[in-house]
Amino acid sequence: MSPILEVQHLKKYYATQKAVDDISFSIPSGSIFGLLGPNGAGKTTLLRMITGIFFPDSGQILFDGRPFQPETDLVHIGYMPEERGLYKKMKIGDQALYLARLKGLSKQEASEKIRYWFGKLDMDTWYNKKTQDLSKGMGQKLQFVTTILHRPKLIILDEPFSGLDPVNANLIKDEIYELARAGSTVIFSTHRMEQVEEICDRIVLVNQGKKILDGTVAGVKQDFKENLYRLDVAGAAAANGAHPSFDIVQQNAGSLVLRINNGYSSNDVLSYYIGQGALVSSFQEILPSLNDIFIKLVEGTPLARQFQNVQA
Ligand SMILES: Nc1ncnc2c1ncn2[C@@H]1O[C@H](COP(=O)(O)OP(=O)(O)OP(=O)(O)O)[C@@H](O)[C@H]1O
Repeated sequence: MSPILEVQHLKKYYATQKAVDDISFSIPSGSIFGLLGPNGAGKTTLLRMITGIFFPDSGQILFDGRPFQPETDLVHIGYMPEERGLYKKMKIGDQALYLARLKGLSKQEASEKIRYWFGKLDMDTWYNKKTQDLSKGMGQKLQFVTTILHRPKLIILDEPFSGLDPVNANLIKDEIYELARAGSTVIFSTHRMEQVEEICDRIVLVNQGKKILDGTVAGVKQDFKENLYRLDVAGAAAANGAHPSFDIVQQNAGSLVLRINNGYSSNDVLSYYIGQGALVSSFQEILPSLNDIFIKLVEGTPLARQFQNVQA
């Protein structure tokens, strides 16, 4: 699929701080793309360049195959920043209408879309409320609707689930899938690895202004896998398993974690246990989580500890 966005050798320095230091990646149209990294990694700076708020010091951004031109391209981009940008005293209906008109919709189109989305996301009673009367999560939903209302080609969501309860988080998650199915591309920026793992097809991981990982979620997990499998078995032989094809890494009653040795396959393990008369009830590969992978990449540094805390 052709890329909707290509970032080529992008650099942005603040005085001596290399916030974004020669980062390149490409985002295929229709994908849900995770921009990951710990606090201070450079994600917001990258997004601000992609949304025309900052000019890069060097490098190039291509949008839909052509050099990015904020004046004409921004209408095709919806950006939901982490910090909220709503007018506190304005009525919510008026605010949604105003923001939709800024994105180029006619008054009638805007009203229809607002009615559609407010209905879809249980916001029907909100029209005459003021933003200052909304909770954090309600403000988040409103900001989401005003970001996607004009069906932008590229939707950029910075920490979209912060402050949302599980029901509303699911509602928004379903809409993200739906928007991608309908052809929009979604960039999802966060430091929450487990959310990205669930939602995104592709990821880029940045750390201290540098790209340290780039690929599909499935591909990255394959690249970092350690040939670990979980085997649930019944039968006395199971507890005493020993064979050149594997090592037992962990063992609980009826459940083993095995590492398969190079040159052997999962069939060798299964054949061994079946040959021993054990009853295998389940056999499954254990792939590393993105959190595990990140910790491995920056092992021993303060950042690794930061991510261990996130996971805990
Ligand atoms: N206006 C600024 N002036 C100087 N340094 C800045 C400025 N904005 C960001 N930085 C620095 O640039 C680096 C990248 O910051 P950035 O906000 O892009 O990170 P981030 O990945 O978005 O972090 P977070 O997840 O905490 O939002 C950090 O070291 C930060 O301190």
